[in-house]
Amino acid sequence: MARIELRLAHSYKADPRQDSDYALLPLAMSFDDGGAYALLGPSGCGKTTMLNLISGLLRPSQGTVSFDGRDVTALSPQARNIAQVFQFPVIYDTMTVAENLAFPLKNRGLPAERIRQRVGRIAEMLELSGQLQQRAANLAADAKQKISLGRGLVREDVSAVLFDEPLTVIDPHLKWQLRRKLKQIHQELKLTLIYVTHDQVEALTFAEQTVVMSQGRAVQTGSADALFERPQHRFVGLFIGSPGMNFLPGRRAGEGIEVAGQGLALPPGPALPERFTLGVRPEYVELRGEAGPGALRATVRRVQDIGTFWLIGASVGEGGSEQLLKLRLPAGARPPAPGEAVWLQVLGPHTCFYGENEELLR
Ligand SMILES: Nc1ncnc2c1ncn2[C@@H]1O[C@H](COP(=O)(O)OP(=O)(O)OP(=O)(O)O)[C@@H](O)[C@H]1O
Repeated sequence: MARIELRLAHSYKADPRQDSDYALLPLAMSFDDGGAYALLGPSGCGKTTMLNLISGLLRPSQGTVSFDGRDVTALSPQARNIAQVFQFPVIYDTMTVAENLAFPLKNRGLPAERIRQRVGRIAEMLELSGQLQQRAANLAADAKQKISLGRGLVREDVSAVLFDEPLTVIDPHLKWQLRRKLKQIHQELKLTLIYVTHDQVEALTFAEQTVVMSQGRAVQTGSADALFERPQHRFVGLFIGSPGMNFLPGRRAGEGIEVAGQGLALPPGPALPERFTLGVRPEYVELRGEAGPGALRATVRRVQDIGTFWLIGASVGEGGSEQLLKLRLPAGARPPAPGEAVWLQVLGPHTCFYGENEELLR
């Protein structure tokens, strides 16, 4: 295993001139030895490009990749000692499940008994023990992909195992089980795992650290908790959470601040700039029966029963500057009715403040 460091940028164009010419804009980041990471972001943000730069399938147009301080930029995936699992199963249909799992170990010349033990352990972890002697060709897509996962995890000496949307072909109910299984396997095997996905639940349940990506930038790396509680970039606030964070325009006004055209108390902490954006998650907007120094006057527009919670949409501001604010209420709460006038507490310990896009350090 290795600590992986990237100091690079990548463009698929020969002569990149502007930011949009880059699949990955200049970045410096590292993956710790033995960590479980997810690369999360919408389609086209550069996840697969980053994975392929780590594996060596792709060479960066600028900069370097190092493993444990050694420059491996010019090395192939084999020379970097990387295992990779793709979206679709890559297995040998004519071999049995056991032979498929043993293949990467046989290639490295491991003794037969050691191979048997390791294959047995990996098969047990992935619940493939009962199928070891079956021919892979006869198995369902789910089981074939489990074999691919197993082949990725079977070697103990890899620098890292890279997964590119590996659960795409898996049935939804099994997906949930496998995600948890992978987390467990990581805890047991202590391999460095890097997992690409566009699904926030998949990323946040699997990874210790999630790298959120947008338009060729790694905008924030953090635990599920950090990404939820303190999004450092507005994109993270919107992309993580369901629904995402509310954003309201604000400015300093006299002794306090004005948000969505209404006066509020000055929040504690360092001074805010002249203009800013207030961010508050739907979970932290509080419904109040009366005015308060941190509350906005609003009118309820929508009330949706989502099963495990109520999703309320309420408008703040007037005329052309009206904005919909979302809040979540527990399933047991009595929801307000559409048309009802309410007060929404938006200032509190979980409220964030942003400049153009980045969180203001306070
Ligand atoms: N081989 C290639 N040649 C040219 N452009 C490419 C190539 N591969 C990717 N790109 C472009 O680079 C950008 C990043 O693509 P990448 O596949 O890394 O994104 P992604 O986040 O993995 O997306 P997805 O989830 O759809 O796979 C996109 O604009 C894409 O069109």
